[in-house]
Amino acid sequence: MSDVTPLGAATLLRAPKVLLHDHLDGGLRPATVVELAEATGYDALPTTDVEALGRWFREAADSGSLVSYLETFAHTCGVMQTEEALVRVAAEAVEDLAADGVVYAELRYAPELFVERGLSLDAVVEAVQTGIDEGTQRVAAAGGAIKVGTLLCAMRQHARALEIAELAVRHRDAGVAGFDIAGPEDGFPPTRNLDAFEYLRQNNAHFTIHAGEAFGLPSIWEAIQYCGAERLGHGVRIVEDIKTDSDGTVHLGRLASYVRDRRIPLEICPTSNVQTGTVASFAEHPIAQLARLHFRVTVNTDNRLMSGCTMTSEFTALATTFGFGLDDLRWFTINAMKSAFLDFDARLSLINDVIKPGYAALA
Ligand SMILES: O=c1[nH]cnc2c1ncn2[C@@H]1O[C@H](CO)[C@@H](O)[C@H]1O
Ligand SMILES: [Zn+2]
Repeated sequence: MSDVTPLGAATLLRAPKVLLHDHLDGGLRPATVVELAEATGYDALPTTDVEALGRWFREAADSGSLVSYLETFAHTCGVMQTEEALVRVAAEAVEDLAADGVVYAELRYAPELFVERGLSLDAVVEAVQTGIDEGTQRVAAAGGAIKVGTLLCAMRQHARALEIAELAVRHRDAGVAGFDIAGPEDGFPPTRNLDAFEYLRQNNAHFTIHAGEAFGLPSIWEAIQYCGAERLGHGVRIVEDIKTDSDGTVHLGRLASYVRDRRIPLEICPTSNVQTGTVASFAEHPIAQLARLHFRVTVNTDNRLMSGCTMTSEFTALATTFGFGLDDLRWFTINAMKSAFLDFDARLSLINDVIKPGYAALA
């Protein structure tokens, strides 16, 4: 990799960043969780001490399995059951991302998880959008700039994907950029939701699929070849289709070749992968191998609360661990911008008017 100068977190904070994979219900400020629990009468938090709660989320998520990792979301979703809570969480997410140097983000969430107290699915989407608009305005008022779209997730274990896909299409001119399926991967193959993906394709709508995290190649293959996913949420287990000889010669299997040849974006979330046991350690993460082989790699946070991470901390850890330099981080960023569910003109303008000049100013 080029430009191996160690990069400081201060430089990386200023570097323009693009975030395609960040869960709204995985990014709350611990203080907000405590305050919303109090305001909404949610009494099941493990602690109401803000610092201890932040630590609890990180440690509980550090579980080595996706299923245990996902259990922590009961508490964030538990405090997000009112319009006011959704507006606040979304507005703060936008502010936190802007403060992290993110210039474009897609925030994802599952509307079906916020209807316990009677909100309709449409009301959930409208409340989140109100929060995103408010957050974006607050950032602009403070002299910053960020553009944020949303992805609506259907939960793999529930059978509501078509309904959520219709919801995404209904709101696509009002901030919803696309669709995703999330939740436990093993035992819930994406083909269970084929009707939703067919509906989306027929409506020219965009979608990504969580695949290749807790399950391997068959999940990735179904996501791409049966469902038509444009991007892969994680997708990191595509490395199981790559073999290296003792002399260093690399062989890509047919699926890995297809993913690379078609430039299918991988929404890589390094720290999250360590917590769920998808990879053994940060240093053993295959992101460097995938980048070297020129897969379309993007860097993402997944869940800032559960992982205690930001885009800046992920970039810093990647630079420190693998020697990635500014040129590499710019490459990840442009990869992500090219892969965004945003129209071509807008993508191009962010690349040429924001990202490239931003990196040039740091060099
Ligand atoms: O890494 C992940 N893999 C699969 N599902 C996830 C991951 N992170 C979060 N969620 C799930 O997505 C829902 C909607 O945001 C969250 O409630 C959580 O259950
Ligand atoms: Zn995710």
